[in-house]
This record gives sequence, C-alpha cells and structure tokens, in this order.
Amino acid sequence: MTDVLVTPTPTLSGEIQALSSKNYTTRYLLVAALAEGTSTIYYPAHSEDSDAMRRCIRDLGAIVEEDDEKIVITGFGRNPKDVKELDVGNAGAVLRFLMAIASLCPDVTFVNRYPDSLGKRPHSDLIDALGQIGVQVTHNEGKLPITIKGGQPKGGKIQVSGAVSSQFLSALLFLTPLLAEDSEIEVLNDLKSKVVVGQTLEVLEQAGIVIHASEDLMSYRIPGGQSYDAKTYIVQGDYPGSAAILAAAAVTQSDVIVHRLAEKSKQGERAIVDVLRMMEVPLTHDNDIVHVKGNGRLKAVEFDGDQATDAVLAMVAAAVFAEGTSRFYDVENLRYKECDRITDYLNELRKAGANVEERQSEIIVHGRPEGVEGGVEINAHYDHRVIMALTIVGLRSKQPLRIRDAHHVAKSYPIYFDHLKALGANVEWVE
Ligand SMILES: O=C(O)C1=C[C@@H](OP(=O)(O)O)[C@@H](O)[C@H](O)C1
Ligand SMILES: C=C(OP(=O)(O)O)C(=O)O
Repeated sequence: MTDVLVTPTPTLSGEIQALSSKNYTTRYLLVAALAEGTSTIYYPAHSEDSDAMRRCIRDLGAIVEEDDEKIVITGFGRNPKDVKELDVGNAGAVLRFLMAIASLCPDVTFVNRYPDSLGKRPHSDLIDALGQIGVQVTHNEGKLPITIKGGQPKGGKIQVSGAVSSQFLSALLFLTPLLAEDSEIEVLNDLKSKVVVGQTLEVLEQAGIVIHASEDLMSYRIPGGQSYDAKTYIVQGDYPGSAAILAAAAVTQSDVIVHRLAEKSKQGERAIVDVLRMMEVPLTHDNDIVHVKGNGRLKAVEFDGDQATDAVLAMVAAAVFAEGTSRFYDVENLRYKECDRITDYLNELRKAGANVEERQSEIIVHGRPEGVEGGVEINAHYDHRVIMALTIVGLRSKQPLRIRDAHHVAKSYPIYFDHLKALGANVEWVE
C-alpha cells in the first residue's frame, strides 16, 4: 500500500519520542568511515537517507555492525575501496558528501535511481569546486549520473558557490582535512542554509579535525594531512521531522508531548518552537521536552525560512489555518530539493483549498481559520516533507485528503504515520 488517507481529526493527544536526527546520523556515519579505528554511534536514525549513507560507506570498505541501539563502524580512513558504483537513493546530502569523498577513489559512478527527484537536482557548483583541485567529473549537465575520477587531489585554493546549497561546502569540509596539502575555501555569492554548516563544523570538531573558519562562515583554512579520530557519538532528536508533529498539534485541539528535542541544538529547525510561539500557539519547551496544548487558533507570522529550511513546509501548513497573512521569505533554495518545494508544494496546497501565493523566493499564505475543503488526491512529488505537510492540512480539512505515494515519507521519517496514529490521528494506508 502506498497511499495514505487522512481523515479530519479535531483532537490529538499523547507523548512520543522524537526520531533521531537524519543530518547528524549521516555526518556521524561519514566521519566514522573516514577514521581508521572503530567508532560507535548511539541511537542512529533509521530512514532511507541514513540507510543510503550506511550502504555506501560499507561499499567503500567500512565494516558496519549494528544492534537496536547502536552502530559500530571500523572506518577506511583515507583509503576507500576501489568501488565502481554507488547508489545514494534519493539522498541529496549523501550524494554531495560522497562526491567529494569519491575523489579519493580512482573511478566511481553515482547512479540515477530517482530521475524525477534527485535526478533533477543541480550539482554544478560542487563539480566546479572539485575541478579546481584536479578531480575530473563527468556528468549530465551538472546532474546524475555522475562519475568522479579522483586519483590523488592534493588540496589548495577552492572557491565554491553557496547560493544553491550548503551541502557543497560541507562536502569540501569533510574531504580537505585528508588531503596532503593545506586548503583554503572561499564561499562565493551567498551561503544558503548556513546554520547546517554549523552542524558540519560541530561534527568535524568532535571527530578531532581542525578547521579555521571565519566568523561569517564564508572562508576557511584547513590544515592538510589530518586524520579523523575514532569516537563515540550520540545522535540527538530530529527537529525537521518533529516540526511536522508539532505543527499538527498546533492546528488541532491538542495535548501533545515530544521528548528528545534539545533546547541548545544547532539544528536551525528548532525554530519551529519559536515560530509556533510567535503564532501564539500555547506551548512550553523545558528539559528537552516540547509540550503543545493547541486550541486550534493561530496568528499569522513573518519568518526568514533560510534559518530553518527543512521545517518551512510544516510552518506553512500551520499558517494555512492562521488568522491573517503569513510570509516566509528567503526560501528560494526550496526549489532545488526533492521537488520544487515552492511551485509543486503550493499547487498541492491549493488543490486542498489553501489560499497561497508564490514569489521567486517567498511563500505567502492567506490563512483560513475556518478550515479548507480537502476531498482531493495529493501528488507527493517524491517528497517526504510535502507528504508530512499535506497530512497536517488534511487533519483540519472538511473532507479527507488522499496522499498518493505517501511511502516516500520513509526518506526521513518512516514511522511518521505511526506516530500520528499514536496521537489519535485518523491516518490509514489504503489500496
Ligand atoms: O547538510 C545537510 O545535511 C542538509 C542541508 C540542507 O540542504 P541545503 O543546504 O541544500 O539547503 C537540508 O535541506 C538538507 O535536508 C540536509
Ligand atoms: C532536502 C532534504 O534532504 P537532502 O537534501 O539530503 O536530499 C530534506 O531532508 O528535506
């Protein structure tokens, strides 16, 4: 069964544990693979994207053993196996990070398994940057399939654009410490999703890597010849996925508790808590526990979405039911994700009955506190965050919403519908 029927649900209540962070899991798996000893990662995420990183580091020669609470990894250090092909599924961050690491291999091809999703996403900025240190890349106009003919890049001066994705810079930050010579990275244009780079730097530091970063995160000096330490890591709860649960609680009459959401997290998406507060949703956040007591009433909000890129769709879904007009600005790079998260997402919201407008880098929502009509089929566009967000809207529609191909939610949150059901939502897998 691949579709989900979301039937209007006025109340939600109960407690769940946030799932584990996807972005920290992919990073810890990678730095463990780049170490020569044995590292342990406690409470790793289990999702298609984290599985993709696990599969690829294994293919590259890491030894991976796991049980219910941890993964133990013996890394390949700076000497990955001479693998010919890697399959990253639909995971953008995994692809971009491993494109850089693949330059330590003679000849690797990244296959194109999701031509209508990851297959449409642009990687030219990273391809250009790798070219500056002598890595040869063949590609399909900057897109998959991509072949990296690495050999032995030495490091040096690299300029990379940050205007489309922060993942290109993160990829270079994982690679350059392993190169023989020192490197200098200068970020050109803007740097989108800058907060996520903070997570990369945090993980690199935990792995014993030294990076000298300017305060604005636009330039870096990276000593060469470093090695990654084998360490023990603990994965924190995931804010982007939990943002959808919290937004669902905000649009219903609710008494919902989510555990494991660290107040001091470097995840930008923790801003979901502040944004819901600005929308006057009754909630508390203490001892890493968020408690929402929704009364269904929300006020419109204006927010710089680039601070919390993976939570914007959930915030917009909440704004659909707010009093007044909300504006989410600086969100152009949502267009380069699993789908065009502005045009494609707003088309689905409109089908459900929402009153939304798009600009090149903005989403505008004219709230409908009275609810929306629903009663339509939603195209998921291969996008887990579209699926999660439209589910929120379905909870407060007049007629059920059928979400086609909702199984793609497993990219980051395979148990999203189980969690919602545990809170009392009427969500069912259907034929
Ligand atoms: O580095 C990462 O792990 C990620 C960076 C962000 O992408 P962009 O930098 O492309 O916005 C984010 O949307 C993605 O889910 C994960
Ligand atoms: C955009 C996302 O992931 P990625 O870029 O890694 O595919 C996401 O998780 O919403």
